[in-house]
Amino acid sequence: MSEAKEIKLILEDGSVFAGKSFGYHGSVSGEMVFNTAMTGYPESLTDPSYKGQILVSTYPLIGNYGVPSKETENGIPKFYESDEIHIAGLVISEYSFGYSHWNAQKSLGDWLKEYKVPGIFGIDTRSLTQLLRENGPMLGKVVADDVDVEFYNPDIHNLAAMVSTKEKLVYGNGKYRVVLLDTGAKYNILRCLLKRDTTVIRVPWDYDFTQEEYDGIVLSNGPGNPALYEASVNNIRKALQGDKPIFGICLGNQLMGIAAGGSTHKLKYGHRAHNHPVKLVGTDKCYITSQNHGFVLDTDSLDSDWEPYFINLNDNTNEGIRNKKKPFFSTQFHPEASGGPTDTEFLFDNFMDLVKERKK
Ligand SMILES: NC(=O)CC[C@H](N)C(=O)O
Repeated sequence: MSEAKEIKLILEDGSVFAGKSFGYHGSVSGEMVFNTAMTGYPESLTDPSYKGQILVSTYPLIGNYGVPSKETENGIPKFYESDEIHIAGLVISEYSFGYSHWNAQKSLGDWLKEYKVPGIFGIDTRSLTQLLRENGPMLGKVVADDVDVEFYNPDIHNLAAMVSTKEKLVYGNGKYRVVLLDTGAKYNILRCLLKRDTTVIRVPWDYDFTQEEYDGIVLSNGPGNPALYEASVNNIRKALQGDKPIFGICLGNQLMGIAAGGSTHKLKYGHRAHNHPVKLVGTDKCYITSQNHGFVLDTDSLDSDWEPYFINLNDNTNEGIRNKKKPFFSTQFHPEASGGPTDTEFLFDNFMDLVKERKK
């Protein structure tokens, strides 16, 4: 489109990619990450785990199905993973100005403008992704109209505090009371719980949930560096003294691991896709999973009551842990998916079975 304005992507190593603007025309900085999924941009862009990150989509054509309606169900949007766009910027190859989908309400570009998030197209996302894979974690900035901004490193900020609920919220009125520790929870975790006869008590990242009345705890996904969330870890440690079932997802896996004596490190390049194969340890069973993480748990450092639950078949990194004696388990991948394959949603049933067993 000839009327699209020029906009630049500048990386920490000095590389410059010239493109055109299709979202909010402004400058922004963040950590560069790439996702290889072919679909699911409404879900990815609203995933709070992307806070502080400029997302590169390797799938070449983006925007062709627009973005869905804001319709709600049980007090939360039906088609989004949170109430806003969390990525700092979006980098793509080809933008589809036309869009068509039964549920489309507006274009991707208009949606980005609404939330003041820049979008840049016309980028060689193949060479950009190769660069990010070879160099490891890298900061970047989108520069519009030569308005320069400082590089921003999200890993030194408490991003969970920014995206978490600020107050306790209760959803549903099912039989089983589940605490959802919200360090940046995706709404599909809530949906997956609510359809399983639960009342969900969603609490802030630093809330002492152990004083609540509950039958089980879910530790959500979330943005940033897991080593920074001491208040969450302290409360999880308290819960580990008890025996109410705990299910951690993504950041929840990392925080449960840290509470169990473990540590985390940053991957050379993160797992962001809908097709990561994981193996259930001790079996030959493999599942295709949805993932979005840059950090990973070091299982060697865990105390001896814990064991690896799943491992990633691409790079052998940890994909979950479980306690040998108590009903505690977690996954690095996303069993709630959205967008992504729903192959591992059965883990919510496994969690609920543990909850029900104890409530009898
Ligand atoms: N999706 C998540 O929960 C991500 C966890 C953490 N912020 C990471 O990047 O590893």
